[in-house]
Amino acid sequence: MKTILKNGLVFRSVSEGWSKQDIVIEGNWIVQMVDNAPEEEGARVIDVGGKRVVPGLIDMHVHLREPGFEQKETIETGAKAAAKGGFTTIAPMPNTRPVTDSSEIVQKVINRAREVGLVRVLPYGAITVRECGQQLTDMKSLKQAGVIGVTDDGVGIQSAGMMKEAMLLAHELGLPVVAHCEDDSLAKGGVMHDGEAAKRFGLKGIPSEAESVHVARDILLAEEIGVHYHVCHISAEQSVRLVREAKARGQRVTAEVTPHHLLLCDEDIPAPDGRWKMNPPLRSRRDREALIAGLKDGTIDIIATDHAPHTSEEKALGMEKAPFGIVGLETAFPLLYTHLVLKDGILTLEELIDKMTRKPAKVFGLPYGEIAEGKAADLTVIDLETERTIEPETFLSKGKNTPFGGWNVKGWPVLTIMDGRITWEDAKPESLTGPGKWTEQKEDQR
Ligand SMILES: NC(=O)N[C@@H](CC(=O)O)C(=O)O
Ligand SMILES: [Zn+2]
Ligand SMILES: [Zn+2]
Repeated sequence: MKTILKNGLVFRSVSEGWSKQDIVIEGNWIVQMVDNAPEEEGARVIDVGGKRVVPGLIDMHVHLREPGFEQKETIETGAKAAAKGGFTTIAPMPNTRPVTDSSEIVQKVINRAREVGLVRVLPYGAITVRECGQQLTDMKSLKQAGVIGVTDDGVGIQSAGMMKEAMLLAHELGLPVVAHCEDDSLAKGGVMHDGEAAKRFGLKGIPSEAESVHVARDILLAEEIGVHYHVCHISAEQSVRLVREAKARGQRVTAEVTPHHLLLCDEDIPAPDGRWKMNPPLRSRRDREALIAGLKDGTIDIIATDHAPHTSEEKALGMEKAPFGIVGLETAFPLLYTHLVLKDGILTLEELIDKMTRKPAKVFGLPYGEIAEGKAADLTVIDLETERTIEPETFLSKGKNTPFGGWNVKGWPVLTIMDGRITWEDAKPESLTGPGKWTEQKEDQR
């Protein structure tokens, strides 16, 4: 069936901006982009009434928890959360149980995600067996099964020798090495950033060097080898500096930053509450400023949520005992739009979209992230006007663990289309234009 997305303000690129165009979708594809598409018999018409139409958002760092931790999240609940957040492509981390360290688990994740069908799921495979840091996985078979990169996210690779072996093998296979940078001998069981706030709460700190020492080590190792090296959830000023220098030398290093590290620092933590606990921790104001500068100048390539759902019981254990991690899929875009674009003017709307669509696709060599004829119909319609309060109890994710509950933000995704199919539509009709028409169209679909 043909679908015509009418009257959208369509994102072209950072330099070209927006154009008022209709998008004609047939099957999985965008087949035509025209000024005024004629309404055809049998075609479904969705009038988005001047709202923004952007490429489906891409999140290269999420945790879906299946297999093994289905009480925290499943592929289905994570996919629903992703679609609601405007995402059409996500890359889940391998720290499941069993760990995604074999082609069988990769296949299972891919098959389950296909059954669910709400978001494109591109899994990572582990670097070491069970993420134990002792023995390399069979990366060749992981690649054949469909992984887009290798990582031991959740833990750092402690041995430089092991990291070097991993890089050599990954390079040979053309896989990026995606690194959770954390030196255990420096992190030493800390629970939040090693700064004033940790002192105030009397809690053990994780110093910035726990991250940056690994970034430095890995950049040196990767320089020789030439592998694509990607830094996960970068959080410290020194790490940003190291990536900037490596890029200036022409090295193939990329980095991602999370919405929470861009918007919060350790001074914002009101109490030693588990909802504020994540790895890496919220660092100092100065680190946060360095992340913003790094994102702005392109040192940090992309934004990724590190969506890390946990149960409420686990997070209620407080800063000392709760597991690390917060959810992010359902709040990323409105939070960043409201704060980085509207309030602080740090990024333009176009730059923000670029860092959540075209750039991640480019960094990982994926054929998504742009709206054009012949591309997959991955589209997100965003309402920039309506302000709403973040209410964790309404999340589709099983994880309600966020420090952003109660924040009032704008920029909510109201319609998500992945591969030509509607994967999320806002229940509140006033947020889509022409409520009558919209409702009729929805009725037709049934
Ligand atoms: N970020 C987190 O705080 N937690 C992640 C692990 C990780 O991303 O390192 C998790 O799996 O819960
Ligand atoms: Zn990590
Ligand atoms: Zn993670």
